[in-house]
Amino acid sequence: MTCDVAVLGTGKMGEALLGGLLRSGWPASGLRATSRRKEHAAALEARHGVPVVDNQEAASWADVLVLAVKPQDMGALLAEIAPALTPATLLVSVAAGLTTGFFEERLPAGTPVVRAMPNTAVLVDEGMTVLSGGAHASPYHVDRAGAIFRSVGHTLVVPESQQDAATALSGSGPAYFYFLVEAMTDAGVLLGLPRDKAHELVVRSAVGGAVMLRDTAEHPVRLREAVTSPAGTTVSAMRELERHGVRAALMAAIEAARDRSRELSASS
Ligand SMILES: NC(=O)C1=CN([C@@H]2O[C@H](COP(=O)(O)OP(=O)(O)OC[C@H]3O[C@@H](n4cnc5c(N)ncnc54)[C@H](O)[C@@H]3O)[C@@H](O)[C@H]2O)C=CC1
Ligand SMILES: O=C(O)[C@@H]1CCC=N1
Repeated sequence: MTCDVAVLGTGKMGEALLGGLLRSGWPASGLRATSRRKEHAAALEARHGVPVVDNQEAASWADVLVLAVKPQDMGALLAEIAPALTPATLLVSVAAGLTTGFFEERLPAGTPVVRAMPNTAVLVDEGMTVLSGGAHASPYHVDRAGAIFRSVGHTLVVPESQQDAATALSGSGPAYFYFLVEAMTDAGVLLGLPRDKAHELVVRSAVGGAVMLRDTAEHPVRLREAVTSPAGTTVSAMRELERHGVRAALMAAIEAARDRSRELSASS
């Protein structure tokens, strides 16, 4: 299902989505991008072959607008594009925290809005995007938005009340794994391994573990038990992880991310 799509705001997430759409075979002629910075616009056009236009032109041209500016910049962007929208335009926001109500209050009555929360794994077509439709978005609109994100990974439709939690878990999720990789690599260095070798061992354990989780459909507890030999090494490590409250720390961290997502709507 292709249609004319414009990506407004081409920082890390906007450009990742643009690149992903092109990789999946979305025609460049069916895409537009916008950028606030002139030199970035020229580089973007050269990198992707997608016309970079201004926000108002993009808004009046596209069937679907993907809004990928920071939550704090969204109000100004909406004020700029609202007069250029046609009643059929679908708006898809990837901004953390901003509710569909935030958009509906600032846009012409009846504008369909879909709230989406992807993660940076869209760069390698393994993205996870959580979608919720606003008051004027039909299942067709949600599916149309979903087609964009399915071209770069997987999608899940959830009630909007679950979006802040999903943002904390999968929008920010890759960062937690990178943090873990960083910490484990430091542990390897502490134990005397050269950093490059430690890094390789940790990355391969992470990828191997992730593929096992995805492909065996086994519960993570069972997978962990299979690594944990009686009186062996793993159980000694597990005791330390529990003693240092790592499980509780992760819960508290993800709860803090959820709370920040809730705050963003109020403060933008
Ligand atoms: N980075 C990530 O992993 C994820 C980010 N998001 C969301 O994506 C949005 C963008 O985040 P990032 O890409 O990380 O930030 P970023 O700062 O890299 O990109 C934002 C871009 O928007 C541009 N911009 C701001 N106002 C504009 C305007 N009026 N017209 C055109 N361009 C404008 C900025 O120049 C910048 O290039 C945020 O709302 C964030 O919550 C969502 C999921 C994951
Ligand atoms: O940190 C952020 O606010 C964005 C949204 C989810 C991931 N990155």
